[in-house]
Amino acid sequence: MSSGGDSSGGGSSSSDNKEKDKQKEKARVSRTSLILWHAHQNDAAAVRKLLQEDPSLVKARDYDNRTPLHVAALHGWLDVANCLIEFGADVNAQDRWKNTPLADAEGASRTSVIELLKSHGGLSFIDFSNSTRIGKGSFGEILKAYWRGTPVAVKRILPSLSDDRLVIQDFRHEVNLLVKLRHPNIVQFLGAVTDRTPLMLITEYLRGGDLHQYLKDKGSLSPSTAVNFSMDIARGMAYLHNEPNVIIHRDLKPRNVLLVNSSADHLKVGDFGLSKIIKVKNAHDVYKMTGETGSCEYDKKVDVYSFAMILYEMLEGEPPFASYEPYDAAKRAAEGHRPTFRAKGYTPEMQELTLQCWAADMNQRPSFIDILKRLEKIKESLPSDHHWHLFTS
Ligand SMILES: Nc1ncnc2c1ncn2[C@@H]1O[C@H](COP(=O)(O)OP(=O)(O)OP(=O)(O)O)[C@@H](O)[C@H]1O
Repeated sequence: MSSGGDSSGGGSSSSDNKEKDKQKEKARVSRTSLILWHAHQNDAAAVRKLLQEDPSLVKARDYDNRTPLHVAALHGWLDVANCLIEFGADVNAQDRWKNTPLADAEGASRTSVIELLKSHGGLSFIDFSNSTRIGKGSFGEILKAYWRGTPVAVKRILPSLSDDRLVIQDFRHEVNLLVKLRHPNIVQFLGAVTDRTPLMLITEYLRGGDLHQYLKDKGSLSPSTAVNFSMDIARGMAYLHNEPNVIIHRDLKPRNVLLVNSSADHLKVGDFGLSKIIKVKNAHDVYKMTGETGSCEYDKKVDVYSFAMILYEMLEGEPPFASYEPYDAAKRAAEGHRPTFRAKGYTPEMQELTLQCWAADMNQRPSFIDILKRLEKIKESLPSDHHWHLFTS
């Protein structure tokens, strides 16, 4: 509301307005330090009064990016912490050193505040103090952090993808499903921060890097390694596609297949279950240019197509349509073109399997259970890696 109560009598000019803005800003800055001060002094009544006047103060930050809740947590001021939470304080806000209020409370052994923060979804167990950024995807960034000494991967979802209340609701629902999944060939989901943005997903951390990087370093794989890798991927996918809670990946690609360790004898599928809750970007991607989706059965076949593209890349040592720009490559795939087999190691049985998995007619694409059976047969017929080298040299 503007002019009503102004008694200056001289009318409003732009310099008056500027002056008013300045005053307002000054008042806001002083209220910011005031709430931090009252939190520090354990004056819950004063904190409440300030928040009633201006609820946005709950987000106040000092020069170290600490919130009033950090201050209350560190000192163990239960009433102040309660009041701040009541006004919507972010229980997982991070200060300049990436500490959360709960991390502060734990560091200072403030038992009752620890309980309070935990009951509101507070996380301290993620120790961000030694965190490093390990990657950036279209959903956000990936950090390596620690959970009780064990390294974990934390995916921070871009706020622009999760600013909608419905998205967050779906996200929570989906996370509850993902946490229950357990299989040796899927990246283990550990938990999530779903009550504040940025939303975060926490999974086990895999030391071996991703398949994209691995193929970049190694080039084409021997048929027996490619078959072993394919079997790991197919096992993980068969588990995800299993009834009754079918999870369609929709973004299966070498970057989302992770190596457990550097000896490359165990792969896990990661990043599943997200496409349902977050818009999948990068539609210009040969791994997912499969056309229409619809029923669950059809959606499963979308993942089978992506699997074929990965199988091809493992044996050929380069992605399908590598000589095209990504957009044109994806366009060619969408138009029905398929890459040609060139590699010596691409046995006729593997070619046949690939052709079926990327068949334009989705009904011809096998399920992952069938793919596994086929791979087992192919594996039996292949010479071991050692012999293969003897053959080819
Ligand atoms: N659990 C994990 N353990 C170790 N490294 C990981 C883990 N998850 C992801 N990474 C690394 O971080 C990189 C980025 O991952 P992220 O899933 O954010 O992006 P992406 O898969 O490249 O892209 P998109 O988000 O479009 O799928 C991965 O390629 C991988 O190297």
